[in-house]
Amino acid sequence: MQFKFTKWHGLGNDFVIVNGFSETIDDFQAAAIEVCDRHLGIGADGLVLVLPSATADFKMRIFNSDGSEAEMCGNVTRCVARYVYETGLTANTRITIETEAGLIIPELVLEQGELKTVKVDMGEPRLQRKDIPLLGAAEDQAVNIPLTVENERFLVTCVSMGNPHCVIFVDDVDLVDLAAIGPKIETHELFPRKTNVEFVQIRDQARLRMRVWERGAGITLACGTGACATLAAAVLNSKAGRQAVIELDGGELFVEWSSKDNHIYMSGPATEVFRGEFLKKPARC
Ligand SMILES: N[C@H](CCC[C@H](N)C(=O)O)C(=O)O
Repeated sequence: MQFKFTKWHGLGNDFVIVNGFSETIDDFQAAAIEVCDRHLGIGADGLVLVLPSATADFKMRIFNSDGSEAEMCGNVTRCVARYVYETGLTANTRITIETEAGLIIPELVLEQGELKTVKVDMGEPRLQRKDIPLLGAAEDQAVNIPLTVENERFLVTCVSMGNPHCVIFVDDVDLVDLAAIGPKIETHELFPRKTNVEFVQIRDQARLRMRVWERGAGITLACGTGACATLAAAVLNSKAGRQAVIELDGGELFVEWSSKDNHIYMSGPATEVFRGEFLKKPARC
C-alpha cells in the first residue's frame, strides 16, 4: 500500500487527504486504520478520498480512524475545498461535493485574493426520527428523548446532518467524563448506526460551548457536523437563536440555520500541515 497524501486539519480535527484521481488504495477501511494510527501510521482522526463524480465537481469518501465509513464530515469539507482549489483540480471557489449525506457546497470566501474563511452549505438538518427507528420515543419528536446509560438518565435531542448526532445539554461541559460516557452513548441500542455524541453548555443565545465524542474516532478537538447538529438542537429546544458561535476544544465555528432555505451554513478555517508518501509495507517477518 503506497500513496501520496496531504495532512490537513479543521480546528485540530485532523485528516489524511488522498487524491483519488492519481493515487490508488485497494482497501479503504484497512488503509484508514493503518494511516490514522498515531504511532505506527501518519496519525489522524480520519482518511478522506477525493474522487471523480458523475453528479458534482467531486466526490468525497470519509473513513473514521476505526475504519468505519461516515456519510459526511464538516471540518474536512473545508479542507477539501481549499485542497482542490489550491492544487488546481478546480478553478471554482464555490465547489459541489457528492457525499453519502447528499450534495454539500463549500465556498472559499476570498477578500483581495486572500482566503477569509470557508463557508459550507451543509444542507438541511433532519430530525433523526425520520432517519432511524427511535426505540420507545414518541414518533413526533426527536427532542428530549429519555436515554438511560448505566443508571444515569439523560434527555437527548437526536439530529442528523446525514450522519447521526445525539446532543445533550448540561450546565458545565468540563464536568462531563466524556471518555467514559461517550462510547456508551455512541453504541447505545437507540442508535442502530451508532452516533456522534455532543455535550453542550449554553453561554448565551449566540454562543454555545460543545465537546464531542465522535462515532468511530473518539474525542476530537472539533466536529463540524456536530456543531451544526448542536445549533439545530439548541434552536429546537429554544436555547439559542439561528446563528451562533460554537466553541470547541480546537477553536470556534460560526453556524447559522437559514429560515429561508432551511439549510445550515458552517464557516471556519482549514489548514494544510504537511505532504508526504505513505509507504506501509506488509510485515517482512
Ligand atoms: N465521526 C463522524 C465523521 C466525522 C465528522 C466530523 N469530524 C465533522 O467534522 O463533521 C461520523 O462517523 O459520523
